[in-house]
Amino acid sequence: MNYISIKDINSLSKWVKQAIKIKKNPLKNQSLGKNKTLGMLFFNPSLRTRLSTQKAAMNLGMNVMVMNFTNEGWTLEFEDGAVMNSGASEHIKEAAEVVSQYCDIIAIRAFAGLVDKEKDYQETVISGFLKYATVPIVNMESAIRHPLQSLADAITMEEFKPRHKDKPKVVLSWAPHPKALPQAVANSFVEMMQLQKEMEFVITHPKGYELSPEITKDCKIEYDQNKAFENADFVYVKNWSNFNDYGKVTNSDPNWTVTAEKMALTNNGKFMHCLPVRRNVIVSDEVLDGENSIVIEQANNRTYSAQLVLQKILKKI
Ligand SMILES: NCCC[C@H](NC(=O)CCC(=O)O)C(=O)O
Ligand SMILES: NC(=O)OP(=O)(O)O
Repeated sequence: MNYISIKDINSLSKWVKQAIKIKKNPLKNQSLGKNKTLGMLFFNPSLRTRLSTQKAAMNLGMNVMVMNFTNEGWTLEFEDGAVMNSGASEHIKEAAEVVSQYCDIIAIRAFAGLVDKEKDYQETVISGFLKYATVPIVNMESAIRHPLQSLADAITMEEFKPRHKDKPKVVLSWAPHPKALPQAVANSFVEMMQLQKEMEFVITHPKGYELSPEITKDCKIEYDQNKAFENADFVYVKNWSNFNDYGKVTNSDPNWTVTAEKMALTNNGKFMHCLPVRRNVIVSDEVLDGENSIVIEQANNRTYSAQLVLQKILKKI
C-alpha cells in the first residue's frame, strides 16, 4: 500500500474517525513499528511535515532516518536512457532501490518546479520512486498533491464542524503571496472535499487563477470572494501560482487578503491554513490570532493523519 493521494483512502469518513481514535490514545500501537524503519527524504524545506511524521512514526515505535536532498544528497536523474554527462550524479533507478534496502517505508517531499507543467503534473519525482522503490511510498507533498495535509484538514473539520447544521459550508479561498507557490495543497484540499458528502463546497479566486480542471471537475467556483464567504463555516485559505500561465504570479491584489471584515461575512466561520503563512499578506494578524483561527489544531492533527497512514501500511507489511 502506498499513500500518494487522498484517493488512496477507501472511506474518508472511516479514516477520519480512526484518526480521532488514535488522537485519544496515540501510544496504543507502540509495538506495531518495532524494528521497522521509516526513511524520510526531503527535496524541500519543512517544519510540520518533518516533525509530525517523525512523531507519528515514534508513536508507533518505528526507527526514523531523515535525509535532506537539497544539500546532502546526490542530484538525481529521472529520465530513462539519459546520458548523464552533466548535472545529475545518480539515477533514480539505483537511488530508489538502494534506499529500499535500508527502509521499510519511504516518505518523500518533492515540490513542483513550477517551470514545466507537464513534468510537474506527471509527478516525475514521486513516480520515479514508485516505479523503482521496492517498499511502500508516502507522499509528504509532491508536485501536485499534499494528501497528509488534506487528511489532517478533514480531521480538523470533523472536530470543529457546527453540529446543528446539515451541510456546513466550506470555502477554499486564494489569497496573495509574493512568491510563486505550488498548487499541491489546494489540489489535495479540493480532492478531499470531493469525498465529503455532507458539506457544501465553493472555491474562490481571481479570474485566471483556475486550478487544473482535471482536479476541480464540477466544483463550484465563485469569483466574488465576499459572496463566497457569505454564511461559510470554514474558510480555508491558500495561495497558489497561476496554473494556466504556469507557475507565474500574475496577481497580488491585497483586496484578497483575509481580514476581520471578510470573516464577518461568514457564519462565525473558522479560519484554516496549512502553514507556514505570511502574516498580513495572506491573512491579517487579527484573524490569525483570533479565536476562530484553528491553524494550530490543524498542525497538531498532522501527527494523527500521518500515524493513521503509517499504521495502515505497517499492518500490511
Ligand atoms: N507544506 C505547506 C506549504 C508548502 C509550500 N509553501 C511555501 O513554500 C511557502 C513559502 C513562503 O511563504 O516563503 C506550498 O505552498 O506548497
Ligand atoms: N503544512 C506543511 O506541510 O508544513 P511544512 O511545509 O512546514 O511541512
